[in-house]
Amino acid sequence: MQLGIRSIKARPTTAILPFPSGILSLHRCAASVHCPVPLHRNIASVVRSDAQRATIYALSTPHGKAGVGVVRVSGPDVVEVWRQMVKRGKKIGQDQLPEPWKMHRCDIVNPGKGDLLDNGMAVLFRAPRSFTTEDVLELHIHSGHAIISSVLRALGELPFCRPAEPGEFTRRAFMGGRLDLTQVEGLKDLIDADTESQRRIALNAVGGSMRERYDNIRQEIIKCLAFMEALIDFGEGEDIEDGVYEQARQRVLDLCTTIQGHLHDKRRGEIMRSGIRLAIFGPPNAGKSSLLNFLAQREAAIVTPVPGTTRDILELSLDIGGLPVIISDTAGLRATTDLVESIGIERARNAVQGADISLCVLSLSDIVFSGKKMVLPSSLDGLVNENTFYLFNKADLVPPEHAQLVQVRKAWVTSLNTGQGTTEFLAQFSEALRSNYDLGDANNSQAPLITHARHRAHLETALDFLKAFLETPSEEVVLGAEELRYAAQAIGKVSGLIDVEDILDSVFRDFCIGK
Ligand SMILES: Nc1nc2c(ncn2[C@@H]2O[C@H](COP(=O)(O)OP(=O)(O)OP(=O)(O)O)[C@@H](O)[C@H]2O)c(=O)[nH]1
Ligand SMILES: [K+]
Ligand SMILES: [Mg+2]
Repeated sequence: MQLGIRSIKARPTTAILPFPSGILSLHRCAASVHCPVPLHRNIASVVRSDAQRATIYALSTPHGKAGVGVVRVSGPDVVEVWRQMVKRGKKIGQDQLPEPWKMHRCDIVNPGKGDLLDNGMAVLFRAPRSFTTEDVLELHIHSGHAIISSVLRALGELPFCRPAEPGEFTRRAFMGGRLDLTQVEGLKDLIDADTESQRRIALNAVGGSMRERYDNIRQEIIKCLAFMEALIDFGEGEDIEDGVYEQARQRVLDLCTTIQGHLHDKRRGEIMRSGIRLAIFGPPNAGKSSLLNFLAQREAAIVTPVPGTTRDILELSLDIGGLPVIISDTAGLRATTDLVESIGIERARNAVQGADISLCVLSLSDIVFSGKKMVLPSSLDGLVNENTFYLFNKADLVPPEHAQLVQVRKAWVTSLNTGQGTTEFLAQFSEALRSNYDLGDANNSQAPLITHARHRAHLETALDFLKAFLETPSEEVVLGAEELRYAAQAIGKVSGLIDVEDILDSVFRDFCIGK
């Protein structure tokens, strides 16, 4: 395990370009910078030669009673596990190995002793055509505490097997080049996805389209680097055509624009993953907690006619129209001398300022007009802006023409008591959220490129190096090439092509055992 990781660390620069770091070594044939072999293959061969690698096992389905539970085994001795524990027909471990990638009915028996543990199905995946790229055995058994424990105990008795660590199967898939880091993150996000939008974005990453998009950026930088290499080796006007430097410069300019576009994406990918933070705020008694309860479809918050009922922030995670939303109900905003209430109001203001979206709830019966213009309470100063959504509530308390006076964009009129306008509000509000995060019908090219904070950090670093290249005087070709090389390295880190030891730990930390 550790050996495998170190093997990545040992080849950081060859990973990105096939020559070692150092300015001198840049003087090589320009064509060599096109690195046609994906690094993953290189890692795979290093890892595969690691004879110390243990065979690992774990239950890959949740613990508990169910029809089927799957125990997964991966590593060099999987065939031996099959021989000792899987019995088809009369004999244990027939000399003839089973046809791989095919389910076989079998008995699972205790190694050595041969007593029956369970009967079920088994499938053997031969390396490298398996999830981990190693030999993998899946035992499909009945899911019950005693059965699972007996099978895991039996595996533990085999001297060459040990229990898997959390995320270790996926980690081996990464080391074997089956997945890059964006796919690993996508897999984790997919398992954790609670809503439709999260599922779609995660599936996109798992499928490798995010990896491809990062790789395209990296390849484009490497092309520019190749131009600079040619200049270093031959010098413009001698053996190579004119305008090579200008071409590289133009392409880097375009790259900067592309990367900047991704960085200014309203954090939609990250927000989709973690959930949109929505703050409900407004004056006391407007119906904020009533709204929260309506959205949650249960009495989550206390609702009373007493103004100042809600004091602390009440947070709920909900699925609104397929989007993950973390809703905060907050204390009604007003001038107060009450210590507890004023702390609550302070928290409310912070919640609104820290939210991705804020929804101001007002009671139509309390709205004051000056001529045709609506006057908002001064307690809302500094919290409302052109992005604020409004809910004018308690429509049942005012004549219908009164509600029509409300002329604010992004506003709905409802009565949470009678249900008037609530269906329209829900449909249109979730549509507004969708268009705000640009998820209309996310196909690959529209899907957000940044879904984790570390993607953003690496893109920002790459952008800095590209800008440094643009600022480097054109005669300083060697320095310019260095900047491009660092930029390509930064992008490579997103996929985990290079220097990823620290990143690996943080990515795999949250995985559970058996994944
Ligand atoms: N008539 C009428 N009453 C409503 C409506 N919506 C809420 N109410 C009532 O208004 C009162 C206040 O509702 P809440 O949901 O507690 O209001 P709030 O904004 O959370 O109030 P605070 O937490 O005190 O700031 C309750 O008695 C609700 O039943 C409505 O559409 N029409
Ligand atoms: K109230
Ligand atoms: Mg309330």
